Amino acid sequence: MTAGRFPLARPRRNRFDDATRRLVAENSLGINNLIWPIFFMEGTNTTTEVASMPGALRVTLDRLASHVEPAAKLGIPAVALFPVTPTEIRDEKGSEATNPDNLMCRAARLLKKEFPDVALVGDVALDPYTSHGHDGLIEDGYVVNETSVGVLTQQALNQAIAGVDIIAPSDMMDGRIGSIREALDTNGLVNTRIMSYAAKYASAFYGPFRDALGSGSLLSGDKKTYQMDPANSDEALREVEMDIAEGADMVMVKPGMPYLDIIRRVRDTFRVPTFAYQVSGEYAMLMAAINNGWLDRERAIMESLLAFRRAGAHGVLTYFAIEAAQNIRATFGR
Ligand SMILES: NCc1[nH]cc(CCC(=O)O)c1CC(=O)O
Ligand SMILES: [Mg+2]
Repeated sequence: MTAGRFPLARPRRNRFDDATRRLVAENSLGINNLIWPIFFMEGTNTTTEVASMPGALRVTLDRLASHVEPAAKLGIPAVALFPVTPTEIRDEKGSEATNPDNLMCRAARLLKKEFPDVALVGDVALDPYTSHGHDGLIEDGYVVNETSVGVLTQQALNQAIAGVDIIAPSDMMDGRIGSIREALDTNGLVNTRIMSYAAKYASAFYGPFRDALGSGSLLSGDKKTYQMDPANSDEALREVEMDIAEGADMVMVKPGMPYLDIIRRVRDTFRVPTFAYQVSGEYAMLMAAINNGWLDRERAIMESLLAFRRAGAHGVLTYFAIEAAQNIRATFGR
């Protein structure tokens, strides 16, 4: 490889200056790759911060439009909606999920009117609505499949009618994508997209999100009978394959950074639009280190997001979406 005392090939030449580094970059993060998850609640004139997610806010519905406005102005293509349901409204069956006037539907109608060009991603799962905090219904101590799918399908239809553009089932029941697709189609909603949380793991990294929604302290037991075992990788491919066959338009891997290997396998195997969720616990970890002065804020955030692109993700759901978009704007759309 080398002749004389100089190596002929020098990978460092392509790293010599910024212009060359930009020319040879294999991946990039753009504003189009961002989805911003947002929390909102009942009441008026109130904003609260999620204790375990510094900088992440919950706003009352009257403040939702001004909350989302920066995302619309920055050109972020989509926001993911997460309603905070008051404990009094929760019940065993998650009945509020199918109420056409629930907080989620009111938020969707409001945002669709204010920002018609921002796609709304609606989380479909019963955990914001159940008194036990599970994503489905419980019979004899077990989260049952088919009965849960029936309610989840109604919930999805309810959201789509209210204006949710992209239905995102995060519940991990078997067969729910096919059931939701059929219900949407038979109700004339053939163009409502489905982004399936296809490979979603039973992860410790959702803790701060459950705090944000108030479902953490309610949760009885764990979600291991429906969310995936972090030990598994081939199983993720089987899950994704089924959801595509049932009509998913886009698939998601969740959590994000500890599961970059899964994102890569899914993207290589199926070549469908693949998304990653940089979840609440990842946000909390980064923010804890940033706020301690242990990590450089901008560099750590942007590197963590670029890694998803390198792993093969088309886009990332991230609580850093606004800040990342501002950073991207500031560096000439790079
Ligand atoms: N089904 C609910 C849902 N949708 C998104 C998240 C987690 C998101 C995050 O941690 O940021 C969860 C939590 C869970 O499954 O318990
Ligand atoms: Mg599945």
